[in-house]
Order: sequence, then C-alpha cells, then structure tokens
Amino acid sequence: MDTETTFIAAMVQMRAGLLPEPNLDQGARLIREAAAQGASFVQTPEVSNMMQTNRVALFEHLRSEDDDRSLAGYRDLARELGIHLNVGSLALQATPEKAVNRSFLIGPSGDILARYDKIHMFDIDLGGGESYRESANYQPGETAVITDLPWGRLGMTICYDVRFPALYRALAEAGASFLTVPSAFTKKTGEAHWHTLLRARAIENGCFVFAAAQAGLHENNRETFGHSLIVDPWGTVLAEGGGTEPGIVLATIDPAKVATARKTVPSLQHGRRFSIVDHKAASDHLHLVRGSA
Ligand SMILES: O=C(O)CNC(=O)[C@H](CS)NC(=O)CCC(=O)C(=O)O
Repeated sequence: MDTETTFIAAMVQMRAGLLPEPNLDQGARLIREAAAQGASFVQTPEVSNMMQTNRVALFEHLRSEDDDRSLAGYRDLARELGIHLNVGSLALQATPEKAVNRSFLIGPSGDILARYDKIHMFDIDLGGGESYRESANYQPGETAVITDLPWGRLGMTICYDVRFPALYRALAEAGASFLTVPSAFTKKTGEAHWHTLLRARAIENGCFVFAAAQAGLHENNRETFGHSLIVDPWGTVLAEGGGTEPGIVLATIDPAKVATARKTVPSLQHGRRFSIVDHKAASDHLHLVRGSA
C-alpha cells in the first residue's frame, strides 16, 4: 500500500429534506463539484437520503438496501466519477418495525466495499422541549468496522458515536489512519462540543478525522449545526464548512502525517490497562478492620 501518496478529501455538507429524490439531487450535485475540484475521497453526512423524524412518514419512504434508489444512485456516481464515496449514512429498512442508520464505503468501481450500522443511539433530552429517541425507529449495530482505502485503513462511525472514545481507540489499534464521523449534530450540542470531540478523537488516536455534516434549518424544522470538518492527526482543522448552508470543503491529505504525529506523541503505544481502587470502599474497609481489632 502506497501511503506516501497524497490525495484530496472533500466533505459534502447537506441540508437534507424529507424526500429521498431531491436529497439525492442535492448530494450528487455537490459530489460532482468535489470531484471536479480533484477530490478522490468524498463523504456525505448522516441520513443523506432523508431527514425525517415522523415515524409514519419515515417508514413510508424507507427501502431495504437492495431496493434503495439513493444507494443505487450513489453507486452509479462513484463509478462515473472514479472516486471513493463514503455515503455518511442512509436510513434503510431493516425489519418491519425498525430502520437502520447505515454508512457505506463505495469504491471507484461502484462496488460496496464496506457498510457500518450506527452503534450508539441518540436517546436524549436536551431541555427546552428538544428530545430525541433514535432507538424508537432505528435498531443499533453491534459491530465496529474497519476497511481499506488506497491510502490507509479507515474506521467507520456515525455522529453520536463520537462521544464514545473507546470505539475510536479500538479502530486505531486495529490499524485505522482515517476515522469517519458523518453527522447530523444538534445546534445546541454542536456549539458546545463538536470541534472539541472531533479534534480529541484525531489527537488521541493520531488519525485524520472526516466529518461531513448536515447544516441549517431542515424541512422537518430541525436545525443542525453544520461546520463539516477535516482534522489532521495533530488536531489541526484543515477545512471547515459554514453553519447553515450546503456546500463542499476540501483538503489535501498527506497520510504520512499519521506516522509523524504518532512518533511525536506515542500515546497510542503508551496506553496501559489498569485496575481501579475505590478509595471510599478501601477506607471503609480499613475502618472496619480497625473497629474489629
Ligand atoms: O434522525 C435523523 O433524522 C437523523 N439522525 C440524527 O439526527 C442523529 C440521531 S437523532 N443525530 C445524532 O446522533 C446527533 C448527535 C448529537 O447531536 C450529539 O451527540 O450531541
């Protein structure tokens, strides 16, 4: 594997609406623009096909992987443009009752090289009446996924996964140089946490982090944070999208930066397993011992 070669990565920032067809048009237009600017790796955000929280409407438009027109369209596009295309995620039918939030890596041949089902479900109450119950409509994945790009190994994750650092450490230990975090972050949590979480995952694992994001006010009245990011293994932001509009951001990626960052700060090698002492339990025990003496 020639890890000396640089390449251009592009994050496609979208404002997905309720229906798959116009969303595919929006995604395809931006992917073409990215390829025209030289990108050979392009990522789209979480739920590129549908931003839909209403269960009835969601299930009306859900298709199984084999029948999904967005997936077919993105495969055709990857083949036509000769790029590696990471469709951040598609909402797909998994069972009669549940969808799955699935990310795809499509190769320049149009073949599906890898798929990853989002593991961590965003079930939270943010306050101010803003609540999410992803697990009501989606079934979680149970398997972390690492795959190969021509420039190094890629660990695939989605959005809320970014809050679970053990997943990223496992992917880095399995050989990942690149970590993908396609997202639809809320505006509130994005303002507080987005840059910090993504830069931390890059720094602590010595990996590039690619995070294409949904942005702006969507048809379902949800507002997402945007700020699609490309972060290098030193934690430097190489490219960043705006807060509200669809568009693309690009950066030249030098895979050699992975080895350089890890050589400078070898924290991946210095990690050690440890046990934990509960100080309170230990002092209670001492007290008991003294009392019985
Ligand atoms: O349901 C959809 O339409 C698309 N999916 C999402 O928006 C997902 C699940 S609700 N969003 C997140 O995971 C946000 C995480 C986040 O914002 C955080 O960790 O702070």
